[in-house]
Amino acid sequence: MTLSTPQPANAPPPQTSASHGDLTVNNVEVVYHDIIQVLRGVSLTVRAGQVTSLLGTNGAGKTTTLRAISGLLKPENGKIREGTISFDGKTLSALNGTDVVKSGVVQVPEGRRVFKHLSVEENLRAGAILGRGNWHADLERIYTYFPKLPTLRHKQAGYTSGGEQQMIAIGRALMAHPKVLLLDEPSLGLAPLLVAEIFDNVRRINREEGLSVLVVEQNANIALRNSDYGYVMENGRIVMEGLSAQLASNPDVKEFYLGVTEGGARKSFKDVKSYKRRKRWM
Ligand SMILES: Nc1ncnc2c1ncn2[C@@H]1O[C@H](COP(=O)(O)OP(=O)(O)OP(=O)(O)O)[C@@H](O)[C@H]1O
Repeated sequence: MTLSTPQPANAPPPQTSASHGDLTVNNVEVVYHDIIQVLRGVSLTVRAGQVTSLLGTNGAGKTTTLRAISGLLKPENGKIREGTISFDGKTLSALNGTDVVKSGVVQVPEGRRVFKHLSVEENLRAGAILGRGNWHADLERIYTYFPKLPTLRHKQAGYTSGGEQQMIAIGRALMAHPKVLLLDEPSLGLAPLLVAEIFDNVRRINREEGLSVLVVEQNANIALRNSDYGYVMENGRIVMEGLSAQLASNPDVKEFYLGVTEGGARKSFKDVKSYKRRKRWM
């Protein structure tokens, strides 16, 4: 596995070409209902074998970016107007959701969306839609990552807790043998301890299986602690990127996303220094 060249936290997008197993989003513009432009030239790379985080406040366009990658814009009446998305040399932007899954890119949706009337184990088996591998062995593999799940295997998923539902949803996605996992706000509505447990599990799967992960989060703290590289999005644009450790120590990110203020009220990210510096390069 090759790690990307370290970038200063506020550097312009790297111009390096994609390597084997990378997922690249190149200058993508998305509109809903033909008129509402939400993404305005988004470029990012999910490096093979790495965890990449995409941060931003409400409405920045993070979920729309995931939908563009996973071929799920159409049901929302959205489309990619410009730009391309490719994975491992294959263009994803023209594919529907099923074909994106077949190519190895699988999204865990926001809000869990488990099949509430099915048991936990039936939910997991529903993820084996591609028929790859042996589902018995796959279930055992998932149970090792999420040791709570086997104790709940016959329970109706609708009666499990929010954290357990998040684990079921991730486990279900893993049954499809993804090469890239897309996670939409796994921390949403969960207690801090559970969030930490879920991120630990994701990190472990990433390390042990070499699975690439793109995680969308408003909780910058946990996302930066558990990722290799990060992007900050605002108003449909990437406004900052860098190694996660560098972003976490960047004063603007600290102030705006990590809640570390130096004696004053929070500002808009637009007002902070790096955003202005970054804008000069665009
Ligand atoms: N189906 C849709 N039709 C029209 N506009 C939409 C649709 N989905 C999202 N939008 C708009 O696109 C913008 C970006 O939304 P998106 O959900 O991608 O942002 P986000 O960064 O994921 O925010 P959040 O964390 O609140 O989900 C918002 O202004 C939203 O109202």
